[in-house]
Amino acid sequence: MTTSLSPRGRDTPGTPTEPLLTASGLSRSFGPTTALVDASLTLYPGEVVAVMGPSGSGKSTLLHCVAGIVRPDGGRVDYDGTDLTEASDSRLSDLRRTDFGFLFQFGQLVPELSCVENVALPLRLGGESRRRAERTALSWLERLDVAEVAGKTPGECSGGQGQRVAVARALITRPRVVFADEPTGALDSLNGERVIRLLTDAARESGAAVVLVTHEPRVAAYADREVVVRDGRTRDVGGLG
Ligand SMILES: Nc1ncnc2c1ncn2[C@@H]1O[C@H](COP(=O)(O)OP(=O)(O)OP(=O)(O)O)[C@@H](O)[C@H]1O
Repeated sequence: MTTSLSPRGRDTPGTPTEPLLTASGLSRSFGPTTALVDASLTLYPGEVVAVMGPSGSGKSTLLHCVAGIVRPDGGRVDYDGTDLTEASDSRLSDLRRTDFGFLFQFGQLVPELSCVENVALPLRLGGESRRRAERTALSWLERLDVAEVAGKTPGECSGGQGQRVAVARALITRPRVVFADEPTGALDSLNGERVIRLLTDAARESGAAVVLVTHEPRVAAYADREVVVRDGRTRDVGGLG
C-alpha cells in the first residue's frame, strides 16, 4: 500500500505515515471575540504546512493552541500520545523544551547575550556544558550563513541576520516541530525569502516538521501544504505548486 500523505516523497514508499500532531474541533474566544471555530490541523512528520489567511482570521491563535501555548475552549490536540489541551503545565513546558522549536516575527533573542550564547541557550537550559553548547551553536550559525555575528549582540545585527540567528536557536535542540509565526513579517522580501529558504532547508535536513503562519504567498510557496483560516475556520487546500 502506498500513502498519498507523505510530503515531498521522503518517506519510504509503502510505509503509511502516522500524523505527528492532530488538532480537531478547536474553538477559542477572547471575551466577545471568536477567534477559532471548529478548527483543525494535521501535521505529518517532517512536512512544512503554511497557515494562510487574512489579518485577524485566527492564524496565530491556531498556532498557539496547537503548540500548547494557549488552551482552547474546546477541541483536542493530540501530540505523541498526549492531548495537549489536557496536559499539565509542566508536561507542556517539557515538550516546549524538548520537542518544539519556536520562531516569531521579531526574533525575540535575549538582548544582553551574544548571538552564539542565544543559540546555545536551549541546550544550556537542557543541562549541556557551556563549551559544548556553544560549539554546537557555532556550527548552526555557520549552517545558517551567519557565523560572523557569533560574538555580536542581537542589537548589533541586521533584521535578516537576527532572524537567521533565531532560526538556529529554534533548531538547535533538533525539535520534531517548529512553530513559526510570521517569521519573515519584519523583513524585506529578499531577506524574507532567504530566511524562509534557510529555515525550510534546515528543518528538512534535520527532519523537523514546520507550522508556518504567514500571509505572504511567496513565503507559503516553500511549504508542502497549505491550510487557510477564515473567520476562525480552517480549510485544507492541499499541496502547493
Ligand atoms: N489575547 C487576545 N485578546 C483578545 N483578542 C484576541 C487575543 N488574541 C487574538 N485575539 C483576537 O482574535 C482574533 C484572531 O486573532 P489572531 O491573532 O489569531 O489572528 P491572525 O490571523 O493571526 O491575525 P494577523 O495576521 O493580523 O496576525 C482577532 O480578532 C484578534 O483581535
